Amino acid sequence: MTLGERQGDEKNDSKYCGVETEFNDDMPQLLSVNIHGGFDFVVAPLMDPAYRPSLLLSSNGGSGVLPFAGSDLVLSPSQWSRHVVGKISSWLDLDSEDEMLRRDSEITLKQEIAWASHLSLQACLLPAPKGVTCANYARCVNQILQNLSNMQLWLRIPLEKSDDDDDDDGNRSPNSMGEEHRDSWEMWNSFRTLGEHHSQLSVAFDVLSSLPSVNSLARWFGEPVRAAIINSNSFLTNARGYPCLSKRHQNLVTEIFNNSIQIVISGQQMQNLPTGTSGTNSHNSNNQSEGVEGMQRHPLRSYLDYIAYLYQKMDPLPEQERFELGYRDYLQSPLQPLMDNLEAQTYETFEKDTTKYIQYQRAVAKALLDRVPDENASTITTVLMVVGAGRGPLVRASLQAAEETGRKLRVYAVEKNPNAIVTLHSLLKIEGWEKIVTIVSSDMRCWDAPEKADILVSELLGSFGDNELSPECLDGAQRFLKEDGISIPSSYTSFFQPVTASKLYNDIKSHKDLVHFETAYVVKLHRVARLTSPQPVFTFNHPEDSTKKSNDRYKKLRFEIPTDTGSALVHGFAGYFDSVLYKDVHLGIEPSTATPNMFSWFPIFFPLRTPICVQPGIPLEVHIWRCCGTSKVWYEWGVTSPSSSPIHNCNGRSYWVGL
Ligand SMILES: C[S@@+](CC[C@H](N)C(=O)[O-])C[C@H]1O[C@@H](n2cnc3c(N)ncnc32)[C@H](O)[C@@H]1O
Repeated sequence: MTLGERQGDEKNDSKYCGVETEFNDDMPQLLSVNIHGGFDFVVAPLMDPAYRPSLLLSSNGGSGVLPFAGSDLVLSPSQWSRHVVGKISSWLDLDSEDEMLRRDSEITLKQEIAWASHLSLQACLLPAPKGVTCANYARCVNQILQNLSNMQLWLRIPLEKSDDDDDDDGNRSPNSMGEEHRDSWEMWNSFRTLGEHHSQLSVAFDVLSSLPSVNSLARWFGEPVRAAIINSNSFLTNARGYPCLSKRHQNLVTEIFNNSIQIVISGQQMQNLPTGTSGTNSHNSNNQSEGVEGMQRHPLRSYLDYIAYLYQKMDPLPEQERFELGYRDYLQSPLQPLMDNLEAQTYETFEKDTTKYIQYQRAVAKALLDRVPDENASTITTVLMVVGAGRGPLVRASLQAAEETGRKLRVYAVEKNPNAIVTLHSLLKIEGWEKIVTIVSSDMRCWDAPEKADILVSELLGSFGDNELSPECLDGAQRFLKEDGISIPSSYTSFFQPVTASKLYNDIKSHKDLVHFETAYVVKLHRVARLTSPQPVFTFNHPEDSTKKSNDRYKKLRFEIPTDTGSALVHGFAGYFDSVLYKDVHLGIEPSTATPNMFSWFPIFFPLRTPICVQPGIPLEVHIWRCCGTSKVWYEWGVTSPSSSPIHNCNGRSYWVGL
């Protein structure tokens, strides 16, 4: 039935809500009750829980195999695949000391998954590992994954982390699983590491009544979480007797929706609902909760209604987010606007970003006012050069700034892309700018300017600030900037931030080569966990005191991940930039200061060949170099704490930007 529609987010899987059921050998009946009860799918055992291969063999004299599950014919293939997630028997204990139990578990696991595969189920829910070790379980799952078609395996993990080893009285407090200090993420990390991060292995976490800290929850959103199982006993009861969730649980559910994770409701009906109101839940705006005629209302319906209410309560996706949906977590090679010539489509995308040009216009206006006092406004003509003019939007922004401030301008539009020059010429005619603007078809690094500029305007910035070689280009252009001239931008700084990003890591890994792990990607980060605040890396100032100074850079960064996060896996680093255009006018994508409603830049992602696990309290030390050669510029990066990684992209062997 779906939880509702959210404008612009039609493809979001999280609008489908499931229900965990007990074993029922009448699968059609089970499905009918739950689908009519309002759920989109069931997470149901496929096999009688009493089944044990060893019992079967002994009772059977070791011969033949009895049917261990109902027939595949009881549902249509599409019913199986659309509405059933197989719940693998929860008694399985593949790391048990008891050899018979361990062998029974191995056999059953393989049989159940083979059966689920035969039914073309989309996913199976694997029971949570029972103890502290899970090596044999992980090994068996890994064996299965080697030959599995498209099915996903969801490993069940309770969302549990004790914050301290000791309680207030100094006693070590056992958790729900009877163990002392525990962070269930560690179990997941161990399991998936043993299985080499297989892309078909994901997480279904159990949301319990008490939640770990916000930071500890946040790291899960960089993990491949597919489902969140919320037990009815995690719900509270509102004043009218209906189930509801605590504020923290509500926030978590919103995050779950935003990350396309499906909710599964499990457990028994806990609330004694007020009599006479069984048809409608006070929360539900769509009144979806009407029972189907002649059928009893589903005992978990009021929980489903509440989840639907939370789904429908979310704000619609902003237009920009909707536009960018298709780019989420999609790795793109950064542009090389110096070495390559940009295409019309790329210019068009830039030109739609009005926010960027408004910021430039504000910066130019301020610079003009500083440069020319009011009393000289009608006599002094400011020489402004747009270097890297593209198809002219910065020329337009500069002319508008002149008009707005009443200053006179003479403009040079310098551009090395001959195709953009064609457009510039036609723009000049259309706009009647021929007397004010001179078009120069040249690389700014070798142009012999007829006069010097008061203001040099450029936008040669990449997602990581200097990665499209703005420093090298502007060093070349500085020759024709007056001694006291102004550069817009006047500086830019790159930023680095460690992230968990299992989807990106797996996408890079799928190429099975080194080159992809030593490349930086432009990517609209979505399913990532940002583990701590970004830190500044390299800053470039313009004009630079001495253009002889090298643009090589080296920076060592030390990140402290908040200790209440617990351990976390770092798959790489998100990169951003912030740029001071002029004085207080800035423009950037560093999250804490990002320019609102600007879409010209997605972040950049620097991957690690092997993800690094960072334990609480241990700093993460990263090194990054910007290296300049005669024909290219490149970055090298590596980690030295908590353990050392190789230096990535040595000599720019995999990824570089052409000069
Ligand atoms: C990121 S685009 C910006 C274009 C335009 N200013 C805008 O905002 O749409 C950078 C432009 O600078 C040009 N460019 C890059 N390096 C250059 C150089 N060394 N000399 C002249 N133009 C250059 C590119 O061809 C491209 O048109």
